[in-house]
Amino acid sequence: MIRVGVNGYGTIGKRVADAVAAQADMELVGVTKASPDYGVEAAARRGYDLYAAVEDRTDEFAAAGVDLAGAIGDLLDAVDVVVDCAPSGVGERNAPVYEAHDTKAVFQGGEDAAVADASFNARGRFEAARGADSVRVVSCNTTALSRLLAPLDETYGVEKARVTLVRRGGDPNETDRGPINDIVPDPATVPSHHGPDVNEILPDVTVDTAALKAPVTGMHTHSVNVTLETDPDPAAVRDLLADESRIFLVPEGAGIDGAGALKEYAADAGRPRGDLWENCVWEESISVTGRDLYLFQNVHQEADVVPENVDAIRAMASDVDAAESVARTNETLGVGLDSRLADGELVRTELPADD
Ligand SMILES: NC(=O)C1=CN([C@@H]2O[C@H](COP(=O)(O)OP(=O)(O)OC[C@H]3O[C@@H](n4cnc5c(N)ncnc54)[C@H](O)[C@@H]3O)[C@@H](O)[C@H]2O)C=CC1
Ligand SMILES: O=C(OP(=O)(O)O)[C@H](O)COP(=O)(O)O
Repeated sequence: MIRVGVNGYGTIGKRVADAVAAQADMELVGVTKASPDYGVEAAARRGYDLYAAVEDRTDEFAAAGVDLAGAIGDLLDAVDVVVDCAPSGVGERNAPVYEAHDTKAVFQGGEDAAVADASFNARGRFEAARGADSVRVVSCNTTALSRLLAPLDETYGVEKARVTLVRRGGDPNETDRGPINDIVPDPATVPSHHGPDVNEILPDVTVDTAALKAPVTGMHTHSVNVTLETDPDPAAVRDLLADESRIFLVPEGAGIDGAGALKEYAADAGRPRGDLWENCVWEESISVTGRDLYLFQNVHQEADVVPENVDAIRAMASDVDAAESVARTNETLGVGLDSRLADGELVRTELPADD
């Protein structure tokens, strides 16, 4: 049993906590909060022990009437692995604390690659994390690009990938983020951090990335062009991507025309928080001109890194191999949307006839 703590119960942390709690080979020992806001209630409702993320802030929790199991040091002493889900840059400041407690740590993609021994994606780089003291799960966009480019490179060889990323301005609960009335190059220089970050996972793939921010909160959208080393057949590319367990081909003809419909589809499918853990590749966008492949994919920024965090924990703290870990994570979370609609096999439920 791998004992796990989550430091930072925010957008990513609360999802990672639920995913860890669902694993038969992991025990969620507890989660931390930096302050006693509404997230405390969500943790309590799920029965998670709560710890103060900052040692000298326990009085704030007492004043708010919130019971704590301890502070971050107590949690670190009780776990094998801590998953740092603190805001970007704070993870780097937390790193020496984890080292002092001799606790393995998983960091998130808001940190620089140098924060950890290895960058992680289950599809492209599972074994690099084997037994490591620290790993960094790459950012949501980088995770999605790695999942897409790994099978393309293995099957056809990637001569060069060019990706334009239209990033969401902020998460739905981030009222202070923007832009609210513009589409802004972010950064205005090329490459954005995503290309070099993909190379932390797939060092031999040539990829240029350019990024913008748009006034939306639901998902990121990628416009992808990959020049392959051998001629691809669009149907074969479709089958290749359909076989990837963490890629969902958005069925042509389903009427799912954007992030709003995708999120509703996920919610209708019973996904917790309407989460989409998979890359969402628009099936009809898969096009080929010579050796150039084009497609669009959407990425649910709050969700796609969650299964990767679970696999990163296994890579660091067990001898389970990549295929087995991915299978266990997918099975327990329910990763892999059913696209029977695409094959015309949707089972219709008979509605009772009106009297
Ligand atoms: N939100 C997103 O779309 C994605 C975020 N990430 C990365 O995940 C990390 C976390 O991001 P979010 O969950 O969005 O942030 P968030 O702001 O939603 O949550 C961060 C949590 O950490 C807490 N915290 C503050 N100071 C802390 C400290 N010193 N120690 C521990 N916890 C502390 C905050 O109170 C908050 O609950 C960042 O590195 C980010 O770049 C990665 C993929 C997607
Ligand atoms: O990891 C993310 O995006 P990124 O891959 O563009 O860095 C998350 O969506 C967080 O990005 P943010 O730094 O805009 O909050």
